[in-house]
Amino acid sequence: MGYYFFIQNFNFFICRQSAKSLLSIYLFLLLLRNKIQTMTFENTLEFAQKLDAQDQLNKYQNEFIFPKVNGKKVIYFTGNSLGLQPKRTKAYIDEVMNDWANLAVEGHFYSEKPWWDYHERFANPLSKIVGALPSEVTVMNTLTVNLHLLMVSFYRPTKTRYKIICEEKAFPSDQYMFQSQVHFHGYKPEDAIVEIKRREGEHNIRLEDVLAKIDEVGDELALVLIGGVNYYTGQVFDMKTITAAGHKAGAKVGWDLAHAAGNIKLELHDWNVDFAAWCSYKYMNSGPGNASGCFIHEKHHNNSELPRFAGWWGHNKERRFKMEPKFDPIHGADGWQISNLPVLSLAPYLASVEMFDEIGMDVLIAKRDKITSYLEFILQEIDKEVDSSFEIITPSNSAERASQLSVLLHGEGRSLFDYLMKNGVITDWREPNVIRLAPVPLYCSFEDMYHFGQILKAGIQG
Ligand SMILES: Cc1ncc(COP(=O)(O)O)c(C=O)c1O
Ligand SMILES: Nc1c(O)cccc1C(=O)C[C@H](N)C(=O)O
Repeated sequence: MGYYFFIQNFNFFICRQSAKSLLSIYLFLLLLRNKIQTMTFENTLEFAQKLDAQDQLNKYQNEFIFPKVNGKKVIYFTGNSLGLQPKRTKAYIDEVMNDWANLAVEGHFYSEKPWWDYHERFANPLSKIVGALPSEVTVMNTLTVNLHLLMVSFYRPTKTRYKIICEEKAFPSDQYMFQSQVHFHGYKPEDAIVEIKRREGEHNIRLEDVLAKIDEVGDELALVLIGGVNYYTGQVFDMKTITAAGHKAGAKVGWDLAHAAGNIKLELHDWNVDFAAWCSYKYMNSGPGNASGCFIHEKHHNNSELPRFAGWWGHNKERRFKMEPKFDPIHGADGWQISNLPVLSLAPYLASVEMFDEIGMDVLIAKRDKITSYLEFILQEIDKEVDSSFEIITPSNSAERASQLSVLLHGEGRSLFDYLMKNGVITDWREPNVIRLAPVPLYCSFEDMYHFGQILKAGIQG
């Protein structure tokens, strides 16, 4: 932290110097930074505790409920699959339960937080999390359902322009979605779905290959739809550049942000993204299978030509209860709503977005980078100590990764994963042999990283 602060102030000072000396000083500082980063980390309990003492998010650990193994709270690395339960969530659910008990149907309009417009409380905090205007975000349904609904509006294939570009080994739900969408429109998946491949021997997809593929498909390209953060490797895509390239080819561009929302800095409005959707149960800690969020760029809000599947919750809210026959959509992302909302599901999601709003993405991201680098360092140290054979397949470059390191096990395999689970380290296993570790900045500590290293070492040494 102290180091980053120093760099920022130093930049301010040197902006008055000549360009040449500025460049050489900057290069020197970059070299120094790499040296300091590797030199500053130590694989000791005292050092990890020192980092925790400096961490302004440290107190948030106490805001979460951790499962226990052998009476000890677990080291939780699977916030990229299901985030932990925030203690404050229960009060949000109880509030709805009490209003339901005390007011029954009257709760729609007369509870403390009326249910009929409960979702509107998300617009401000959620728009800050994803870098949008408040009118560009809404909450509804679940992730794959929303991506389908958004494809109704934004995948409009024609005889000549019908192809979808996605990443190789996209999350399976996305693959099934693409296949069913192209079938629905009368095309063949093997023709209409174009995957961007990894190069032989490489674990991640190169930006240049994404751009080349967009260029190659060119006039046939209807839609680019990629996971902003790949679920398997944790690779973060350059959404701004890819979105611009998709538009240049005449296509629409959408993003599956399941592993991105609440994890990385998003600027969906400024990047000119057409649409996006995410789930709230991973980094946003809203509970199993819970509601999704959607982004629809403002430029599409007044396009009456855009098809959509409609329902009464997307209808002009002043006139909704007049029960008129003609659909008059709300201008903005709320116009894509269909059903009245499951308020009991939204309650934990609201607890979560309010917590994010309290903290802010910048603070979260600063800790995320530090704790992910510390975990990487610990893994490298253990690798040296035990001479094992595992490999971090997540990009090492900080612009291309966030809160996940995926570790490819060349030797130990599933028995190591089982050992970790038995010893209170919750990770997940993804076939054929990857363990994913997400040191979520809200509730993971540097001390957790140290203890994890020790448990890992014992597990490998047998
Ligand atoms: C990248 C990605 N897309 C889609 C999904 C599916 O989400 P849901 O089951 O909420 O539709 C997930 C996670 O389950 C995911 O990680
Ligand atoms: N939602 C899940 C579930 O109900 C069971 C098991 C896993 C999940 C997940 O969300 C998995 C997650 N999308 C992944 O990245 O693998």
